[in-house]
Amino acid sequence: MSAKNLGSTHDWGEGLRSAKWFGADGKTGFMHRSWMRSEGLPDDTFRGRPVIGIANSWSELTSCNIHLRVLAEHVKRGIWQAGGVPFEFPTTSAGEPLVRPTAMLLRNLMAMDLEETLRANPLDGVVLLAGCDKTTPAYLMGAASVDIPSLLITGGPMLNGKYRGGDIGSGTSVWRFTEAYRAGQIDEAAVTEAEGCMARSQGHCMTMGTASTMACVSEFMGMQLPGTAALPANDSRRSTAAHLAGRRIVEMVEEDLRPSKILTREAFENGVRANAALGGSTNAVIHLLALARRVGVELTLDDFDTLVRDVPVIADLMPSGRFLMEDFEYAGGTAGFAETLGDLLHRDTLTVSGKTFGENYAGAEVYNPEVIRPLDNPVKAPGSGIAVVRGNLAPRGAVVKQSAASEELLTHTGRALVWDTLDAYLADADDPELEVTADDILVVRNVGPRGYPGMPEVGNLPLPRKLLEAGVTDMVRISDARMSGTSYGTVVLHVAPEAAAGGPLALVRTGDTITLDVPSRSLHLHVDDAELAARKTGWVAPQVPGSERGWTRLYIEHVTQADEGLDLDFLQGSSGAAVGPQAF
Ligand SMILES: CC[C@@](C)(O)[C@@H](O)C(=O)O
Repeated sequence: MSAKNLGSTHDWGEGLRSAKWFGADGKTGFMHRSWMRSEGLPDDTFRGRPVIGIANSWSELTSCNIHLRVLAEHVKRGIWQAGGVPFEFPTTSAGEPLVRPTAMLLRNLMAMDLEETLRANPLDGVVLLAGCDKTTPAYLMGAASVDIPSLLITGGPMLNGKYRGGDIGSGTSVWRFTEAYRAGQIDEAAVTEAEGCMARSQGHCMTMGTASTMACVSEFMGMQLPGTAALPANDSRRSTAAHLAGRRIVEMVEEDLRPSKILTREAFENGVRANAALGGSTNAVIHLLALARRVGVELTLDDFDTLVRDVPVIADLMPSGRFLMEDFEYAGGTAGFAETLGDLLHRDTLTVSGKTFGENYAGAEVYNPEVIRPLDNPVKAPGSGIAVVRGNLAPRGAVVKQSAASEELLTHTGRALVWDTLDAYLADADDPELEVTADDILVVRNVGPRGYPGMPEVGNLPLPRKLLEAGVTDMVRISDARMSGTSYGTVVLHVAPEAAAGGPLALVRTGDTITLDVPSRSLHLHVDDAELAARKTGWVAPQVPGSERGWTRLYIEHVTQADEGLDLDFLQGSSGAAVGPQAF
């Protein structure tokens, strides 16, 4: 398609979406072209060159993404070099450590922001710059619902935390330091010192938390260039990767290589199985379930259990292991890891490099088998990944991260101690008079998608102080919340339906007996159906703070449950890139 322009003939680029803008006739074309000249672009800039957006989630409020502002410059160099035209644009961002009540409340807003910006503008392709937990899935979801050629670059992990001669890791060491402080084992000065030692460079968490999990998993699903997800943020090879990504996206436009061609069922199976082998975050369950529904791929909660029964944990990384992302990268990184898994992953899936998964990693080596373990010497045996438990307490399922739990608590019967809110639990947790033993089961509810709202990462409830002081390090905890990818403990998460939606979790009472039996995948409340039905008659949905108006109201009215990925019901699916002509 070549649009003839007012009084002249130019080739605006066969099939380029942007040509509908810049190749348009009459005043429409004049308007679109002329205003771009104010950015100093010569008149022939848009003739046949792919126009590439650079979606940037940098923000000084998202500390883990702040360096993306500079990384975008490297992407631009590659785009110009390959004959494209780059346009960088900001979107909503969401930094896990700061955003309240939880960054999860903004993931869908960010995805919607990106989707609408992509569709509304003359873009033939997009490079997605993300990093912190929610920013990566948000961008993949938004791009999937427009389906123009899209290439993700995550910002890379921080350098290892260094504290008094040893390594400390984001999140994981926070829980250790704060529990040690609450148990009176260390003083305030030590905690303050650790705060400075943990986050000592640009980049996202360098444990196998949610950010590193989503970075690696999105690479293994084909949306990032091979061998890039684990490159430290400050490593110049990441700048080179950004430059190469700029070049590659221009080729992807010419090849019409769109997310729908890459995010297939097999790609999701690779993501789910790679997550298990990484000892990755339970939050990947929520994000991949949501992403699958954007591209129309069948993916269920049970897949995260049944698909990983033969997959061992081979990445020896915190919280399930000992090392951090720098160690992982220098041990061989995502390439060495992928090659080690061999046929446990689909090797014929297409990726943004234009090559298949297998071609991307063929011959990659592992330089430190302590960190990236061989299959015959795993960190955790096959089947120690995510377990999906069901029963009368969680009819639509709940998840347990076995690789981060205490073996002896995976089968446990105990007395339930129940709190309706997180604040109520936290107020009691430090009470020396709290009547609790290590065999009890802590239940906190109304911390789910609607209840909190936003399903915060609070499922790894801090243990009661008196038990901590007695040396207790783990006990069974149940909630309709999420947990940090960097957390550990025998924690039952994502109980669905959530309490605030009237799920059975809303009906549990202190003193009831609960049995968690992970080997047989069951979570049972020893209360009969008649009694539960009687309790339900008295149940009233909790009043959720801020639900009267605004985004929070829209969110609560449309958010789906944990076994569907917490997307908004009207955002699921894709509407493609078509957009009406601009009416001047
Ligand atoms: C505080 C933020 C973390 C570390 O919990 C989150 O990034 C995660 O990995 O889930």
